[in-house]
Amino acid sequence: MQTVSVDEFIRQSFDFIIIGGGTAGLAVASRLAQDGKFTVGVLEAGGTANGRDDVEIPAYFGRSLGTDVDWGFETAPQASLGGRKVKWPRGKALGGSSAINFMTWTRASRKDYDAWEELGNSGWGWNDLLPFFKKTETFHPPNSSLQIEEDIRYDLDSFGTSGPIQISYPAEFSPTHRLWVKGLNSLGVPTNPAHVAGSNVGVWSNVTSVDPRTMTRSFATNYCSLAGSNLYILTEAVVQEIVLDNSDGGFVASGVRFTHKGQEYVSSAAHEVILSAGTIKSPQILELSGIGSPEVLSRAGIAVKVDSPMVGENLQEHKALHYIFEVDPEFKSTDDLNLDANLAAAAREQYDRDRAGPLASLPSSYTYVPLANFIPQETLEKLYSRAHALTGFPPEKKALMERRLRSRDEFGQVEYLFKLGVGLPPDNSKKYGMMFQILQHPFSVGSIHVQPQPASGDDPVIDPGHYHGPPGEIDLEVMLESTRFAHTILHAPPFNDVVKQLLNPPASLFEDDENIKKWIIDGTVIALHAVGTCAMGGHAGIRGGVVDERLKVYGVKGLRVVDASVMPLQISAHIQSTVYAIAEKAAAMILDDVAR
Ligand SMILES: Cc1cc2nc3c(=O)[nH]c(=O)nc-3n(C[C@H](O)[C@H](O)[C@H](O)COP(=O)(O)OP(=O)(O)OC[C@H]3O[C@@H](n4cnc5c(N)ncnc54)[C@H](O)[C@@H]3O)c2cc1C
Repeated sequence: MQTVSVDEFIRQSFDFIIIGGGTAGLAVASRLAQDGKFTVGVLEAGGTANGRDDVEIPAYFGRSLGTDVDWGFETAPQASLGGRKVKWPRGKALGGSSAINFMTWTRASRKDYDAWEELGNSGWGWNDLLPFFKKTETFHPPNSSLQIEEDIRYDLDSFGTSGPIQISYPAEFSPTHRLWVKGLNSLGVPTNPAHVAGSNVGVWSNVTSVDPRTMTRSFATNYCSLAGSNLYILTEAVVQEIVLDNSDGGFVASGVRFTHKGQEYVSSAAHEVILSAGTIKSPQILELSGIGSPEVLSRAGIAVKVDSPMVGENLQEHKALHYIFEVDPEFKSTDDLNLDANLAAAAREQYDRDRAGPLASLPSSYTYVPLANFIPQETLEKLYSRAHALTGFPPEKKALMERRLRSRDEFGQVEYLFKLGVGLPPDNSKKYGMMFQILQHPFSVGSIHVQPQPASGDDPVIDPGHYHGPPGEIDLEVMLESTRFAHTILHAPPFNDVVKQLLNPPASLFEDDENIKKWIIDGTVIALHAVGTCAMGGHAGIRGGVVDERLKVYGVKGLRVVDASVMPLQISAHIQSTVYAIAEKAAAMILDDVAR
């Protein structure tokens, strides 16, 4: 992957300029440049992350957080979390968040995508998206002995076979994985034999975005090899504003203003500017360019060019909790390496030599469970009536959210994920494990906007509204019920052979609902899957979103948004494969539109 100097970049005339060389940005840029017809420029705020151990080595996931490849955002104080701020890491490098994410590769349930279409975003249902999911990936099936040993089940036809992102099952599994699967089965959660084929419900061995040939992270920079010398990438280039020209009483995006090492530049695009700065920065860049709610813009002293009230609204994020427990010491985990320098050195040697061993592996014990599996009917009925009574949501969207809540088997509305090792063990003589609980379909909705007094480079104000108001009370109630089920999972035979003792929360907490709620409020973090701040508006148009179904920004010509922010409703999955599919579909639409 080649980057260019700023002089070379500004000398070029571009057909397309992409703001943000992240997950979607590099995918859409490379596809547009692929057949050599167009000159494509990418402006990325960060540098290059390829080749770094903390990026490439699977088991080092998480180590790059807080370094120069992480924007290191945090939320505004959250009233419903006792005034706590929540950390929101996000990738700042070529590859964006795909360079720092945890490499889980899942798809949501068919109905999650069909809901986008039902909102009036034609062409975004499961059947339309499936070819784009496949176009992204090359699936490497597990070898037959591993498949039999670990009872790995999948539907080969649902995977892609020639895309730039290499995906695979881990080559090694801990014996705890089989116990996890059996434990969930014993609670009535079936093994899902086709977990990327349209239903996430059940328990399975998970796929990861790891290239099994090199045992390294496979991420968005892989896309760049599709393009030739007509793809120009400039790093350390921070876009400040989209240049909007007046034309026939409207606005056309003609280029971007950016800074590079303190110097300001402008570059133009003959066809389109494509905004791929992610859910947090894309709305901010629109607002800095004068596209947004007049109220927000005037508070920030920005002249309104396009009155677009939903810019930065509709923020939806998966809320998460983690349980920490002592495990049977016979099970090996990455904590062993953190505690013993000799073991760590041996593991590194094995990885460098054979591309195998503990550094080559990632957690793979996942399950998505429908609420109806564990919440008593009477409680469910109360939740349904609370959802029905909610106000403030557009009726069409609310009806869909209610339907998803009521669904008994189309989605696992809560995800649990098990992993051995906790990073920093509280007591080095013992071994620990962790289970994450992630709420998939949040009712709480928040916003991301420019600072009221914006200065260049300022972080936007992130206010996810965790557990805020009546929608947040529903989320809290579902989290409470899910916490009880988490307790049940941890005690389900034979998985209970793994778990020796619950540490956080302590077992005594489960005796009192109010204590559990307090623990939830104190412990809620995010699953790093923010979406929705430049959503597709569907039937509601500019009153319901920021872009139309072809991802064109309402009220401006020559400008699209292509990244996680366009999802109108949160989905029940880790979202990277969906972001790539969005980028693939966007590239196909853009090429179609330009050819007309
Ligand atoms: C720590 C972490 C772990 C995650 N784990 C998983 C996982 O295991 N599985 C999964 O499916 N999903 C995971 N996700 C989510 C997933 O990776 C992201 O949702 C997805 O990568 C977002 O893609 P995007 O294109 O919308 O944005 P990004 O990939 O974040 O790209 C945005 C790009 O724009 C650049 N940019 C922003 N502002 C500017 C500007 N002003 N000028 C120039 N460039 C700019 C950024 O630097 C970045 O490179 C994780 C996310 C994080 C942060």
